[in-house]
Amino acid sequence: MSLDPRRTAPGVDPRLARLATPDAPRFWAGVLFGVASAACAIGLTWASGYLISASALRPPILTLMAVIVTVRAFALGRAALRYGERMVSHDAAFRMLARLRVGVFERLIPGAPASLSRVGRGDLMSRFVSDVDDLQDLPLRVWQPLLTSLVTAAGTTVLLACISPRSALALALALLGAGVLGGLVPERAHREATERIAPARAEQSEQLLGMLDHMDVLVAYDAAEDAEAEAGRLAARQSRLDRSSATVQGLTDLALTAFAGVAVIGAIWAGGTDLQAGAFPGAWLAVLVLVPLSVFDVFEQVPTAVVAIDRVRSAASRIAEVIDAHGAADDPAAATGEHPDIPDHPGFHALELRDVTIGWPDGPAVASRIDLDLHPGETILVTGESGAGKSTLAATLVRFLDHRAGDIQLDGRDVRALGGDRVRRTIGLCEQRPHLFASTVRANLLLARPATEDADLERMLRRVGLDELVDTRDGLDTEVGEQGELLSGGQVQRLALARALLAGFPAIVFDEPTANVDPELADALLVDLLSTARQPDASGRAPAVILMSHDRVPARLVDRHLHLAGGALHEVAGAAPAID
Ligand SMILES: Nc1ncnc2c1ncn2[C@@H]1O[C@H](COP(=O)(O)OP(=O)(O)OP(=O)(O)O)[C@@H](O)[C@H]1O
Repeated sequence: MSLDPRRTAPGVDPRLARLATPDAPRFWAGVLFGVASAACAIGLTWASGYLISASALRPPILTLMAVIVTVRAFALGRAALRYGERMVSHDAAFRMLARLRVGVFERLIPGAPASLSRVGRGDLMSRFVSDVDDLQDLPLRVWQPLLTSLVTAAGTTVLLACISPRSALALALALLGAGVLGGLVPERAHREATERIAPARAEQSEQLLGMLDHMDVLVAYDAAEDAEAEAGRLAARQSRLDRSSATVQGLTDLALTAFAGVAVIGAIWAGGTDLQAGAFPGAWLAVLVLVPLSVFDVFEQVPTAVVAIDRVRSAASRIAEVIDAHGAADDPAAATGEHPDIPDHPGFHALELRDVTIGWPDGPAVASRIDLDLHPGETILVTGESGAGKSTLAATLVRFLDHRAGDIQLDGRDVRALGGDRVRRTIGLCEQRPHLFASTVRANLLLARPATEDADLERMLRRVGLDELVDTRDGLDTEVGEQGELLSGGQVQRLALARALLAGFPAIVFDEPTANVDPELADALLVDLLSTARQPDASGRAPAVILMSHDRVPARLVDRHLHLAGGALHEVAGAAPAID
């Protein structure tokens, strides 16, 4: 285990602990400011206690003046240093949070869509937002307060020992008792609630999101009231868990206050005894009584920090579940966290599949004995009955799914060694239901090539047959709606093709582009999409195309025809199935 507290997190996946590590200068500056500010707070109590009782003895005015200046210095120092501590430690935490969120997101990508589809959207959102937020507490709410409290408590006890060893002993015993009863006991009491809170929160988001997304279906089937009742039940469970957590917190605070009282009574008794023995001047007694109170002000962060460790651990294991859910180890980028530069337009010479078996994680093999070769400029049609495995093959070709067996080589290199990002820069996918962001046509296109001028975007829209969007609606500012619901199925497919062409993929896989289009329009749309995709660009190159479809395709547009049936891919002699 590392000795650097920034990296030490019992029970936290080391990859996540590494991501949740703030940079050393800011972290240690935060701790230093924290300790200095706590020291000023205790010094303030110390000096003002002394000032009040010493004044009663009418010491020389210069002595009093010196103490008054000290009181002011501690008061100003406490506020200024506290401000510095907040600034530095929050700056460190926010910088770390930005790295952490990006890091977690990058590790989620290789699992999309195959493995992540097993986690609900609400649950995933809760892991990505709330759990990542909880994970950032590790330096800010665990290590920093623990270090500050322990250093301050130890330092003050040693100083007190110089005046009255018995008072120092009383304070040390009270702090020990508070540490055990206020720290370790609530940690145990909290553990169960902490372990239940995050999954309950995820279930609640999942249910709410589902209810809002499918309100129309719930209303249509008269099930909205049941869904509302379920939402109420989940909310009540959440508040029960929150209440039990708050009760433990309240009892802990009570225990701490009681121990602060014990420390004061102990100081009066022990200090009084030492005073009678003439160990120190009488004016110091006020200091011995008041200082333990301000030590406890600082020490009260300990139970919160101890409890936060459990929250961090539970959040880390929930995040690790989703970043471990896929074969990240197979993906060089995901495994190392390094991101090799991928050229914008990698070359493409050949995609070769040999005796490949495909399937979804934890499911049976969908098809095997798949042999396929794709070269620049070629168009291959893959047909198959519904459920034969066309979408599974498409997901495997762009490495959303890992193949189970066999060999897939892109330009002579094993795709597992290349990594998903590199494969997807070469082979683009136009899915059955292409994902469009609820924004404008422009925003959806710029995703593929961010710096493209409007004129080029409009040219591309015309090229894919979306003249109507350019001319009669709001042009590039046309809103596409949630999942493209303001566009027709054909328009969504054309927009997806425009995006793929803008991205300049050397090869494109179309997965049933006409699945959501009226049958009478499907043939024409397919011909249009295929002819457009096959047109050479300005540099004279046209992408290679693999088309998964059970609609008719003119023979002239297809070089080879393969058929997926009975769990295997067969070559069909005589080109395309049905012709114009
Ligand atoms: N995300 C998924 N997770 C697990 N199994 C899946 C997933 N998607 C599809 N399958 C399963 O894989 C098998 C092949 O389905 P696939 O969608 O690849 O067939 P298809 O030929 O594309 O069918 P269709 O023409 O109806 O889209 C089916 O048994 C299906 O249940």
